[in-house]
Amino acid sequence: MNEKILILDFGSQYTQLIARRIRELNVYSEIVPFNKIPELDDSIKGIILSGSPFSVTDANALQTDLGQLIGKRPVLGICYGAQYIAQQLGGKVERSLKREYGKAELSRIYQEDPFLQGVPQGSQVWMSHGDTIMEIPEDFELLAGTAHVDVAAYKSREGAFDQPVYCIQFHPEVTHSLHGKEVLENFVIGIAGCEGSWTPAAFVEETVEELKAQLGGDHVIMGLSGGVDSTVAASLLHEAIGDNLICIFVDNGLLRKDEFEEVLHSYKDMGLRVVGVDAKAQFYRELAGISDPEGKRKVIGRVFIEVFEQEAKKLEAEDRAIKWLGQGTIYPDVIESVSVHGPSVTIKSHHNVGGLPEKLDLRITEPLRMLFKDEVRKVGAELNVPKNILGRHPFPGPGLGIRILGDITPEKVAMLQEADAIYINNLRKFGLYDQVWQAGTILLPVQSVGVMGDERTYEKTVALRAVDSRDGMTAEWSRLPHDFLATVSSEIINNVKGINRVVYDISTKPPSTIEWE
Ligand SMILES: Nc1ncnc2c1ncn2[C@@H]1O[C@H](COP(=O)(O)OP(=O)(O)OP(=O)(O)O)[C@@H](O)[C@H]1O
Ligand SMILES: O=c1[nH]c(=O)c2[nH+]cn([C@@H]3O[C@H](COP(=O)(O)O)[C@@H](O)[C@H]3O)c2[nH]1
Ligand SMILES: NC(=O)CC[C@H](N)C(=O)O
Ligand SMILES: [Mg+2]
Repeated sequence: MNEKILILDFGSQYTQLIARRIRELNVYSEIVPFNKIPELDDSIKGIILSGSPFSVTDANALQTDLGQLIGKRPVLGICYGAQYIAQQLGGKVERSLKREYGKAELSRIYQEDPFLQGVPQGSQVWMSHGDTIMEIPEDFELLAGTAHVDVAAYKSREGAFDQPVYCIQFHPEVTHSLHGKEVLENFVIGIAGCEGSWTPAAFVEETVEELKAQLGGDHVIMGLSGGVDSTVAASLLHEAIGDNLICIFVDNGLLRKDEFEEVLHSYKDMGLRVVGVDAKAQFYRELAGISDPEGKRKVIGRVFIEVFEQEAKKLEAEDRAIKWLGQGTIYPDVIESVSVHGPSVTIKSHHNVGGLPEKLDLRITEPLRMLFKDEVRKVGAELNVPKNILGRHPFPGPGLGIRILGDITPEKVAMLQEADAIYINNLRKFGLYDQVWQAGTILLPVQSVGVMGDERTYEKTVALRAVDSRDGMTAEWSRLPHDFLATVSSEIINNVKGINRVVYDISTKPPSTIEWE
């Protein structure tokens, strides 16, 4: 990595967004906790201090050592970052009555500056603060204000430090700041001097070299799910070490209809060496009679590990010592685990093959751990991963197991697979698949009365779920057209034996969740 911007995270809800906006300028950016400043090597061209839910006036406000930053690299303070710099260097910040939340205008741009190049008088910015910078420190000068606050932007005077310091009260990272992108670009490219050469192609080239150096002639195994993350991670590894990568794709009997064959086929076309394991019977056996959602999740997680162990042993028996486990971990997973916010309660135990390393004594390699999902898709496209895999909706590891409420039987799985295939195929047919973030069908443990061909039926119900979301953390139910729902409903009821009722789930997350279990 020859250039990057470091972002100190003070816990703002927008920190990830700052990183993303900078990466959109083709500059790599990395988030670290506010107090974990790494050694400033040559690759770090500039440093940004994020916003925060804390107030600098709080006794327990988050503190960092500005001495390690200011003068060493160009610094940009955003919101809390700007308030913190003001307060630490001798200015004044107060809890004030002048709260600003929402849109404001930079109606007072006091002077021209490269930092505000391309930002017109009156430019709309997004504010979110209850504290106000009342006085800026000596050695600093004002750049802009709004109707409500005098200090919306300020900077260090020429020569005050070896490197410039810029501070803004508004949030350039949100799209409501109409010239936010220009502001960030002015800082990152103009002031910090980044070139903007970080592209998917450059990422692939660099990562492949790193993986070669890291893995040498070692063998790596990796679980493939047919999902975006594991597939793109596998392609990168394959590019680096070829057939020393051995992928394992498990049919847990809880995949979508025909998914196992179709995905295996795509993998063969990609040249990946994939061991397809039919573990349906093992999963069904272990799941028999279990209805509790967490109980099912735990069993599925455990059996995944057992299947992996069996396969790893077989490979070892063929005299191929496996040293590494590849994983498709992506940046949001990493950020969550080092977040400023404490651990939250467990809503659901998300299955991952993460239990593996301790047991198998493998080292972990995660080539995508610094990328966001959309970046993963771009890297995948660069590596010629087929479109049908890159555009896939997320699908949970426990699969249909958590979409069959109550106990799991092969018959219920078959019934749900049929209904689900009708739903998903119609989403494609109606051109709606790419418009929803995730969709799936849930088999309910409810029977109701119907009438078919003059005969009474007493059969099961499926629920259709479709959501719009950015990252799965929050979700809105998709407003699918009624005509589409009508088609799906009648196709399912007419074709899937055992189902006589279809309902549509209109719950948002929170307070509901996306999956029903
Ligand atoms: N059927 C499976 N066979 C082998 N490994 C699996 C299977 N299902 C899940 N895994 C492993 O569990 C990991 C986590 O699954 P998860 O669904 O979070 O990610 P993904 O499938 O790679 O991507 P996406 O979020 O797009 O679905 C996968 O990366 C993969 O290593
Ligand atoms: O790999 C996974 N293993 C799991 O155990 C798991 N549980 C939920 N999900 C997916 O996570 C997102 C949020 O789901 P929930 O709102 O139901 O928690 C949605 O996209 C869910 O499909 C999982 N993914
Ligand atoms: N968005 C922020 O960084 C807010 C900073 C501080 N909590 C305030 O209310 O002013
Ligand atoms: Mg998946």
